Amino acid sequence: MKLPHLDWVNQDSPYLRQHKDGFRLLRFYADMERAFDRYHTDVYLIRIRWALLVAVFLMGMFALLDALTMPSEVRNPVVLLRLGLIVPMLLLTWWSTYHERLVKHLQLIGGFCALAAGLGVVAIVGTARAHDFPLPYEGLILVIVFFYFLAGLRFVAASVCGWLTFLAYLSMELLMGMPAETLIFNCFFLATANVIGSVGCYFLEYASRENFLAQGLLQDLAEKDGLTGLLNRRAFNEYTERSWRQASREQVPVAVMMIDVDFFKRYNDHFGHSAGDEALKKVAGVLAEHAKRPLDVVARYGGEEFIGLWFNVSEMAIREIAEDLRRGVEQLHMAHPQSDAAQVVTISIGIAYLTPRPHIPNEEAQRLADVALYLAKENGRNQAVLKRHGY
Ligand SMILES: Nc1nc2c(ncn2[C@@H]2O[C@H](COP(=O)(O)OP(=O)(O)OP(=O)(O)O)[C@@H](O)[C@H]2O)c(=O)[nH]1
Repeated sequence: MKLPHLDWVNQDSPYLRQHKDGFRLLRFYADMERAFDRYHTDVYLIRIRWALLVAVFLMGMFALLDALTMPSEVRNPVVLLRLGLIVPMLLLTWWSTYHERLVKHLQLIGGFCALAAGLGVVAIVGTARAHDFPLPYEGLILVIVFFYFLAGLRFVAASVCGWLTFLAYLSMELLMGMPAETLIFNCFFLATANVIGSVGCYFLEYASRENFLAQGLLQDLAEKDGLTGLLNRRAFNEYTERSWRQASREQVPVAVMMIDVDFFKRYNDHFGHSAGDEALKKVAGVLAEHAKRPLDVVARYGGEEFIGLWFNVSEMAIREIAEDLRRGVEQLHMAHPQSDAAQVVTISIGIAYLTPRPHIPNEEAQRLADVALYLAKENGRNQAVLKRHGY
């Protein structure tokens, strides 16, 4: 699939890397594969539930038909297979879709149950055959179509179920001594159903993977800064809004940091814009290293300014983090001969340290951090200044 505007996406995006490297064997890199697993289950869960209920209903209808048409020596084992094996297997899969721990393994559980159902139908055909009852084998074609297109199984699971059911049918008919011409015809039709199913299922899964990557890229485009891969300002504001409310509810302190690269215009003028871009990426890398707890976040505020939020952090800890950041950037040892602050690229940091209150908007923290940053610049740059809110 050709996607437009890929140059705007952060080039380190895992979605972009996967898109460029491709996935011909329907396999992503490990992390991406796990994310796709969750996405696929989310997208198909409701459909799978309905498909299973429809399958249970149809199986019930077939059982009714069997009860009305079959002699008792065939009817009893056949109805038992339908209602005692196939329907419970379908219901077991349906039940597992409501349990988070089991949903993670839906392909495995669904595949296992589908295979048991497929073998159950082979056993039904075999039972009818053993009693010379003319039950059409074509029911197996319906089962195979169900595996590939309704059960929510992905290519591998559906193909394993489809082809094992085919082999089971072939073995059963060989055991029952079916004439070769009839067997060849039946197997040919069953194999054709499997080939059509496998190819269709492959393309469906391929398209689903493409959609997943396209959505990921779109999200990266909307939320991430194309140069540094950090969140962009809009995403940061949205995120802060939520963290702010949570901190206000729990009455825990947050620290908002404004971070500015010192004399960056001079750096650009001296080394050129692309060297400036590289320097910004490296600074961003240091910042990202220090916001790794789940509720901490750093973002590119715009230009050579960054912003970060640290949730439920002590004043001592945030002072240490700020010092680590300052030292971390200094220790990148990116020469900056035009800087009045040092011989290397450095940052100034303004920290707002406060416990949010419901009536105070989160912009207040950014304003306070800005004031602190101004002071850090005034005091000679390459340093951090912390301001507490006095309400
Ligand atoms: N290379 C590069 N430069 C950028 C980017 N965004 C903004 N800039 C540059 O960053 C510079 C910011 O300059 P100023 O706002 O004057 O700040 P400064 O030179 O860092 O001065 P102080 O902040 O006072 O230390 C400008 O030259 C912008 O062109 C970018 O994405 N890449």
